[in-house]
Amino acid sequence: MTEQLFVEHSLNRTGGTGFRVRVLDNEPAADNPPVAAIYGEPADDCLVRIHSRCVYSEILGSVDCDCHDQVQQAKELITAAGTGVIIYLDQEGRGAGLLAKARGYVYSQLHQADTFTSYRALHLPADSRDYAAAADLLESLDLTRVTLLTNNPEKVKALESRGIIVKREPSIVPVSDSARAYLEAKREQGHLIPSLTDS
Ligand SMILES: Nc1nc2c(ncn2[C@@H]2O[C@H](COP(=O)(O)OP(=O)(O)OP(=O)(O)O)[C@@H](O)[C@H]2O)c(=O)[nH]1
Ligand SMILES: [Zn+2]
Repeated sequence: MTEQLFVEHSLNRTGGTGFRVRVLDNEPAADNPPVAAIYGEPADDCLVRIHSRCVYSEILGSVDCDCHDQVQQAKELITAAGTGVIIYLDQEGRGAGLLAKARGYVYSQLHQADTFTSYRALHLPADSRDYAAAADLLESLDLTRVTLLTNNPEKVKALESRGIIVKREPSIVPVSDSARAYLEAKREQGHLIPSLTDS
């Protein structure tokens, strides 16, 4: 594997969150490169969340999905455990980008379609994310085994394909009615989420 470069600094100047960040510094430089938010001194089996950007919920407070609450929950669990890592990836709209996601929303709202149906109708790949950078960041922290907070089997597979041993911990948060529909669509796509229709 080619040597990976990183820039690392603490976030303490902005109020003592206790997290420090390690940013992948490869050429050519990405606008929003993969970043690891590191708490404590991560060791094997620590909690890890690999999270893809969702500006609608994380910045604008949308409750159409569970992204904001999942990353907040991960932060709380990691802080309580005293150590762990959140890897944050600039992968809006499951890697298709914000414009594609916005077009998907328009289609969904016009046709009462779920997000996967909309992507199909717009000839967009259902999920074009890859997690190689997440594995790079975990390897850079010498982690060979992690407890991964996720319902997404693709994240588990991606780390395992890099030789990282994964114990999966579900990432379940209370959700709004519209997010229930979103999660139900993800469940149909293979996400490991308990059925939400009869609860
Ligand atoms: N197209 C589309 N993308 C969405 C929508 N809501 C969230 N996303 C994207 O879906 C992705 C969610 O990523 P993650 O939070 O890492 O979650 P995940 O792959 O579902 O897996 P978990 O680890 O189980 O949460 C991000 O790329 C979001 O931008 C939506 O309504 N439509
Ligand atoms: Zn979201």
